[in-house]
Amino acid sequence: MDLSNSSPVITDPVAISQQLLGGLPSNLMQFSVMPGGYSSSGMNVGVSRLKIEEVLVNGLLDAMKSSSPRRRLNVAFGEDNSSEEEDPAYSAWMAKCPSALASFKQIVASAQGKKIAVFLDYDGTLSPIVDDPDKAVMSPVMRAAVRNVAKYFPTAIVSGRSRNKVFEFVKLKELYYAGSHGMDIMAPSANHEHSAEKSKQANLFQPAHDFLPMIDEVTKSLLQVVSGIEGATVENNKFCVSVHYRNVAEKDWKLVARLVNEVLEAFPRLKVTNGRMVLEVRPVIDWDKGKAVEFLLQSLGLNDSENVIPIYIGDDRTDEDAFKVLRQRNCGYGILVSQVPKETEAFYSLRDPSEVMEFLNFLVRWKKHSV
Ligand SMILES: O=P(O)(O)OC[C@H]1O[C@H](O[C@H]2O[C@H](CO)[C@@H](O)[C@H](O)[C@H]2O)[C@H](O)[C@@H](O)[C@@H]1O
Repeated sequence: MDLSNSSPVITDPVAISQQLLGGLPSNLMQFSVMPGGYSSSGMNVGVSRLKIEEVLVNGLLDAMKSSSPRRRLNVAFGEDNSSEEEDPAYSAWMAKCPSALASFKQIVASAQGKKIAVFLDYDGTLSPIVDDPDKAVMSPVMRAAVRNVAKYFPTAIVSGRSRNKVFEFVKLKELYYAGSHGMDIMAPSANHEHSAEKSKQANLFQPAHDFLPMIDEVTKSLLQVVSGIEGATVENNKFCVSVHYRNVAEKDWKLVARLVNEVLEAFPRLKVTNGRMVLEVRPVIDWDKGKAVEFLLQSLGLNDSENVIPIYIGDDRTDEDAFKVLRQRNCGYGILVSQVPKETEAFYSLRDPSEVMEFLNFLVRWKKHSV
């Protein structure tokens, strides 16, 4: 990994997180953030919970769109690649959010003489969406692409999965990992390239550490309530929990939402958001993938927006927090992975993981030829 001009060791995570979280006392910041029913932005937890059915409906809409006929699937990932005429809505969207492959020249022209940092979501970005979350493996060619990228650019995986789980899939020690939607950040060991303790990694920042017992408790309750619903599964992601309804009959989707809602009545410090056919239960703290990206950039000495181009690639609503951060900083590019038009804060788009891989390979080739 190219870490010249930046330190691979995050030296003062507490100070950085304190700044990102708005100057709370450092003793509060070290491991717990905003205990209580309110986020630091003052959002009332109850309000977001009441919206759970609306949230589910939005999730359903996503699901319906993703399975619509205009979807272009990919041969490299074992799917049909029959070329279809683009529909006008998709073309209009592509004009607003152009392909990062077609725009590659512009992207690298703006990065000339600057340092690129790469942030990658996992599910739907590095691995295709599959029915069984335990089988969302990364292909060897994708792993090779990510490994190559990390040789030239500081590279981080930012996932909703637990850090351990996503590491099991990615299996690359030279990367930074932000699991549980950025609530569990870890860097490679300071001396990972030379040390005998090559595999040792250092814990960096866990802003929701105090929520661990609560997450275990809510996982048990969720497992219990959905046990009667065929196809519903619960995945403990350490600092957050996923309730999957991808394999649940459509008639039962609202029941899943209602049961999750009922369980959360007893947990006012937890909130729910929706992803791709999944309800995600997590602590009410002012921390998300966007904050994790800011934290990593600052920690790695890559906070100079004049000279650093962060590129964040992701497919999910939770990735929008990171896209937004890059847009607000007016630095770098969010790239949304989607086969359908979506409202997004991203600047560019890629259709699927195979295009993500192509983009990563382009970056490596460009870097090799430009040094
Ligand atoms: O931030 P991410 O890395 O994208 O993680 C978000 C969720 O991804 C996983 O669920 C999604 O992918 C599964 C496998 O393809 C799919 O079965 C599921 O329907 C998707 O929602 C993961 O299992 C969740 O825990 C993450 O929250």
